[in-house]
Amino acid sequence: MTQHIQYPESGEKIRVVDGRMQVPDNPILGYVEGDGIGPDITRASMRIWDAAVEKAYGGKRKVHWAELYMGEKAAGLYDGDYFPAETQEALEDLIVSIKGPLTTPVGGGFRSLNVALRQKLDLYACVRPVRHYDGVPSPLQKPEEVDVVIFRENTEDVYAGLEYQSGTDENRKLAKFLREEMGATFFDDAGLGVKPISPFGSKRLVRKAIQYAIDNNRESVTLVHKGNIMKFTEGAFRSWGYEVAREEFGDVTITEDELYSTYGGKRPEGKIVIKDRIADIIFQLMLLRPNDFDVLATMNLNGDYLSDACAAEVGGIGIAPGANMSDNVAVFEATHGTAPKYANQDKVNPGSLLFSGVMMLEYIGWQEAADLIRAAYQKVVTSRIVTYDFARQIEGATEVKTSQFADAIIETMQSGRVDLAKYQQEREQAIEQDRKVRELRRVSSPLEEMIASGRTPHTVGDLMNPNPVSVPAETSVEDAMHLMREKRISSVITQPGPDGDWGIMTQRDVISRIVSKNRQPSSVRVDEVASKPLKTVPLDMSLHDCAEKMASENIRRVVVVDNVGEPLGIISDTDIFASVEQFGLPE
Ligand SMILES: NC(=O)C1=CN([C@@H]2O[C@H](COP(=O)(O)OP(=O)(O)OC[C@H]3O[C@@H](n4cnc5c(N)ncnc54)[C@H](OP(=O)(O)O)[C@@H]3O)[C@@H](O)[C@H]2O)C=CC1
Ligand SMILES: O=C(O)CCC(=O)C(=O)O
Ligand SMILES: [Mg+2]
Repeated sequence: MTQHIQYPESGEKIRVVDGRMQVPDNPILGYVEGDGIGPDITRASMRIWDAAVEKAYGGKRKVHWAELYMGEKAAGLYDGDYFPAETQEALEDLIVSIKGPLTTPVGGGFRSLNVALRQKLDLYACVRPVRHYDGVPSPLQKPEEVDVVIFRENTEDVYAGLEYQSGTDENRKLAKFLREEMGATFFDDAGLGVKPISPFGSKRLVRKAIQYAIDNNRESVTLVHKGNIMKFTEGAFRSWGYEVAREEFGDVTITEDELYSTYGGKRPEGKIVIKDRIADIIFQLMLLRPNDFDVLATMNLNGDYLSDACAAEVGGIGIAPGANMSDNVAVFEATHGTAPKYANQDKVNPGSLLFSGVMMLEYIGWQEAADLIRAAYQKVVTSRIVTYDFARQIEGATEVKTSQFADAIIETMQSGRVDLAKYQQEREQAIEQDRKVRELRRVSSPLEEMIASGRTPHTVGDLMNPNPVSVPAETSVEDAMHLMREKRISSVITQPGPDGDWGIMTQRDVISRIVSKNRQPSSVRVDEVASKPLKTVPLDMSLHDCAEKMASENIRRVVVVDNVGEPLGIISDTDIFASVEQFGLPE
């Protein structure tokens, strides 16, 4: 018996059987319209979702909406209760729901309903994809390079509510314990907060992020942390993250160190690279080199900051969607808040909630409806029909109200003006192209890649110049010289001749064995001039050991080989010199 919630009679509930979601063609989905701008964006978005489903499935499928209550509307209906028990029960019962933003008072008053929702339903992963749509204004030169999915831990960290207000008995008790039992020092009357980060909470979040990367063919998962400062919370998150990757996904993941030390910067097909970045630098990197990142996994506070900052790169929080997920229940929601100054003005961008709904349609397997909205959105925005937030950044834009923006998308879908296949194909091509650019950069300039990514080189694999140029043994010295000049390289590797050995011919060999001896370059084969056998090192040799070898054997370059002796790259004294100049002595 419910007080105010009524499920539509014509709909059926989604069920989870043996851990798998079963979605009927007439599912009941819950919605909470939210406070402030919530009702405006919910109304507009619902019209779009319904129209897309109708268009995609011709009436065979339909969402049956059940209104659920939280926030101010709930308080009005349930005698001051902002988060009624029956809402929580319905969210769990319906399995999939969507909500608008909810107000949280600052510095006092009740604690966040959004946080309470996540904790009570144990929606431990906040998933926030950030990608760019053509025509959306951005402060970046290449916003199309932003395509990340943030996995934010949603139940722990300083959001756990373990805070003790200055001047209270609880605060004094904790302060006394910390000072007397733990030897801690801090100023008198400091407000105190506790930051719990557990192996359980960290590992399940990272597990979900890696699984997402696998399911969606993503290249990397980056653990974002401030583990240099908060060693036993954020630093531990990082360690636990690598542990999950190694122990549970060892066959499909490699670390970033292995990417260089074993694979020379070329990601093996099907492997996901697990890397980590310190939280402050990730904000810079997401601005300067966003296409280095795919999936970001981080803790609650970092994830909160990072998701708004990344959203700004692709048009702002008016467009950034999200979902709160457990292993069964999902509550989709906009990234932004209630923007109270715009409440009930039919003014703001519905994009954030709209795309949260697109994620929801994908989640229940209604991909065609989701794609239809994306493609129609793209068309409307490129024709510069936008809400106020984009209009103020786009010259010549037509500024429309929230409801008019929804009309434009619906009209575009219904008129059949979207070419879904073309849209999907162009997107796939763009992703593929992006990958190629990334790999090329990684392998063509390893030192610059290290500097830009904030990593420090340790091994020969980190610094070597991969893809060494090699020529057949019978090539004439003259042809090899042309090639060296054209490619601006000072040596070529010579492929095995009759003796079966690889060799190397350098500029210096040409001078000392050809020019100074008055021999014609056109009549001498490279393998007659090449130095053999090759001086080689393995990929994982430390830079220090490599420098020692070069010094003791008086050589300027060595060839990096794989475990069967095939050349993989070349590392020279110039590379090591540049690395020491930049990063200091290798360990
Ligand atoms: N999950 C949730 O329910 C969340 C709730 N909140 C709560 O919301 C309340 C207000 O928080 P506040 O910090 O002001 O953040 P908001 O996200 O509500 O708004 C900040 C600014 O972002 C822009 N903005 C937000 N939404 C839109 C939109 N749909 N379209 C276009 N622009 C948008 C507006 O910018 P401009 O002024 O430049 O036009 C707005 O003034 C607080 O109580 C907070 O706790 C906050 C975040 C998430
Ligand atoms: O709960 C709130 O009021 C703020 C939540 C928030 O900022 C977020 O979910 O990103
Ligand atoms: Mg936030």
